[in-house]
Amino acid sequence: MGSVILEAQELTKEYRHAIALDHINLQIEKGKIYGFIGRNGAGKTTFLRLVTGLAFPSGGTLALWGKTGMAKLQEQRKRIGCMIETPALFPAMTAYQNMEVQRIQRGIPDKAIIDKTLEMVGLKDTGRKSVRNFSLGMRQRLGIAIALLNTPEFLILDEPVNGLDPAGIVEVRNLLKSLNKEYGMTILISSHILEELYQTASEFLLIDKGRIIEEISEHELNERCKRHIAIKTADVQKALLVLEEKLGTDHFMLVSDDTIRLYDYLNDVERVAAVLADAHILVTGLSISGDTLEDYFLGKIGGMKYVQSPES
Ligand SMILES: Nc1ncnc2c1ncn2[C@@H]1O[C@H](COP(=O)(O)OP(=O)(O)OP(=O)(O)O)[C@@H](O)[C@H]1O
Repeated sequence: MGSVILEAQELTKEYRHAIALDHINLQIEKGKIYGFIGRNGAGKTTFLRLVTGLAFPSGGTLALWGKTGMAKLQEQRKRIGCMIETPALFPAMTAYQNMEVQRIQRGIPDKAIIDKTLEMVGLKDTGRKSVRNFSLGMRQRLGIAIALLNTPEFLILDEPVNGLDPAGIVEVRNLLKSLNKEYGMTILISSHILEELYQTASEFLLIDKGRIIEEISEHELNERCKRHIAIKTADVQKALLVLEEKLGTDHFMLVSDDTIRLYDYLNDVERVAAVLADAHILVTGLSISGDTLEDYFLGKIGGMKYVQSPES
């Protein structure tokens, strides 16, 4: 396991009429890109606000780089860059001028950091162009540049691709990937759309009604969503043997007491049915399934769009 830079234990935030975060437990490891996924109102922003010190927890503990307690957390937060609300940009100013305002406001002495950061986000050559003439993607990259002014090790972005067109999404995605690859920056990005983050993040934290309902890696997510033949039978052990011996495959997974996922023979379901029948195995369901990412996510949170697959 890599080194843990953030750890939440039973972290809770209650408002007068709502529990925004309900005993959250999670860890963020150095050098990874995390997608924080949840519907509107799930608690994403609240969590990010607690991490960045914009709000205080009602219970539980938060540790940053192993440090806890108000004063130590505040010290560690200097190592974090964040863009939680859309950054207030001055439209009549250039990218450089906007950065200069932020640099002064935040008391960062090193002027050279502006050019360096604008270069990192690909805005160094925007010269005298004022922000009002920037595309949304460029504005968002400028917002990220502002979050990078303190050369953070950990970057937190709340819905950074909200409202962007596909080209803008690609711009931001490429930027985040290069920050991660070239500078080893750990990144936490929130979104309500899993598909959108899928190509950026390598780890996914699913949150619903203030609770973490799943932590899943990109690899596991791919496995779960992969197209397969779902075989439902009370006699799974015998069926597994038959698949191995008669079809010569071990590309399957037992997903429950009575369901097997077979990742081979997708174009020859009849053959699968025939060998199972020959072995006198009673099959109660045989179908090709595979979730889209969004189906998978909605399935986890019990969304309306989700159509339950036969095996679940
Ligand atoms: N300042 C507040 N006072 C009272 N309730 C709040 C406050 N901030 C958030 N909440 C409530 O806490 C819950 C979680 O909200 P939060 O903004 O964290 O969700 P979210 O996942 O970020 O959603 P969105 O994508 O819409 O911002 C919601 O029910 C929200 O109404």
